[in-house]
Amino acid sequence: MSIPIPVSGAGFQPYEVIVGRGLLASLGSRIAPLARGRAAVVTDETVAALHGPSALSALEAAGLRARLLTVPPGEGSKSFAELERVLDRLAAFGLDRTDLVIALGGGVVGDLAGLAAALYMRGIDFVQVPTTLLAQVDSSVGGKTAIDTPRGKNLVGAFHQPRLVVADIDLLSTLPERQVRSGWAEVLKHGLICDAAFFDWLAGEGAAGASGDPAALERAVVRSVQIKSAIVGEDEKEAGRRALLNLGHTFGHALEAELDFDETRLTHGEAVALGCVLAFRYSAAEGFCPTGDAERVVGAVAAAGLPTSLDQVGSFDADALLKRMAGDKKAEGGRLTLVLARGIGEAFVQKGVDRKTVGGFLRAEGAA
Ligand SMILES: NC(=O)c1ccc[n+]([C@@H]2O[C@H](COP(=O)([O-])OP(=O)(O)OC[C@H]3O[C@@H](n4cnc5c(N)ncnc54)[C@H](O)[C@@H]3O)[C@@H](O)[C@H]2O)c1
Ligand SMILES: O=C(O)C(=O)C[C@@H](O)[C@H](O)[C@H](O)COP(=O)(O)O
Ligand SMILES: [Zn+2]
Repeated sequence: MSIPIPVSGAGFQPYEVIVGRGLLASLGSRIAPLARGRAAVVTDETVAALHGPSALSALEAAGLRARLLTVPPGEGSKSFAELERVLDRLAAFGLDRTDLVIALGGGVVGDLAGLAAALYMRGIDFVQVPTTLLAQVDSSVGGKTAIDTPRGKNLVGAFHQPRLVVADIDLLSTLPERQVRSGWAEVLKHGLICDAAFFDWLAGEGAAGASGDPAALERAVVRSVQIKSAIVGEDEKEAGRRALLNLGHTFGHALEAELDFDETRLTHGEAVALGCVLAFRYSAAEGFCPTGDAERVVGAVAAAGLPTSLDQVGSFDADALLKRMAGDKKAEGGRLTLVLARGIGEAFVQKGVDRKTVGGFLRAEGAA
């Protein structure tokens, strides 16, 4: 059985996120109505070895001429160098505007291939086939595409919505445990933003999903996509409400950048988990949110095997983190914007946050 979740908004063509099991085999027939001839499947070397042949056969069975374009696995591929290589190979394959880019992989592949699709011939269609939990619950939906630069995370990118997202839960069976837990952080984030009942389930019975239980994972993916698609539909370009999806990211992206985007030390999901803890602890310290709610967040994050304190991750300098945070895309005129909370499921956007207060908070949390 598959569950289609519609994504629609004022500024883009509506599309569906299809969530279910065993979907890769029917990829060709689902995609065929969108492509006339060629499909360039951008993927990473790990995913290519595991799922590339099945994806290619499914596409070829539907009459598409498909080719795998691989990049090295990992955050390092969200770079100008890999973007240039992908664009060059799209041209070498002879892709035209009636053809399709397919992103088969995690958030790294989705962000990179999506940006390549946004740029190639000034924009061609693309489809997301997310293979990590993080990509199924978050990055494949909503059209944010990007690469990093040494100065910041996702600093160069475009909004380019996919035409279709096919999230096959079965693909998660090959995912390393650390990556399942990493994706769980973005699932928890969705509950923390606006759905306290969903968070209660994630922290209770649903917690089995963080260890890979397929039924819990499917429910977590469906609810996450419903939450994300509703927010994106209201505010595609992050003029307001979409910034809520950045809960935990102002702290998290700064930590990732300070660690040179080295995911062997800190994955994006781990950074978001710790960022959510910091956002709730800051909200409690500033009197916005009950301390008990911040403690529940720490408990759920720890139970999923994700970091809850700075010292578990590395040594950080508060001023260096503040400088990174001031370069965040939500910052305005050098003043910080943070996503804070009045409680679990009640996130809000706070502009003009005082840097000194945040600096004092980071020092109290263990930064030098
Ligand atoms: N665009 C958005 O809205 C958005 C949202 C959240 C995160 N992101 C971005 O996503 C990226 C993180 O994505 P990620 O966590 O998926 O990391 P990732 O894409 O690096 O994948 C993690 C690892 O899992 C491997 N892998 C992928 N699928 C697999 C499978 N089915 N079986 C075995 N191994 C598999 C990959 O090769 C890689 O080594 C970050 O760059 C982050 O900024 C973007
Ligand atoms: O879709 C969104 O909007 C998000 O913020 C989702 C985040 O989980 C994701 O990491 C996103 O790429 C962050 O965007 P950025 O604008 O802060 O780079
Ligand atoms: Zn994220």
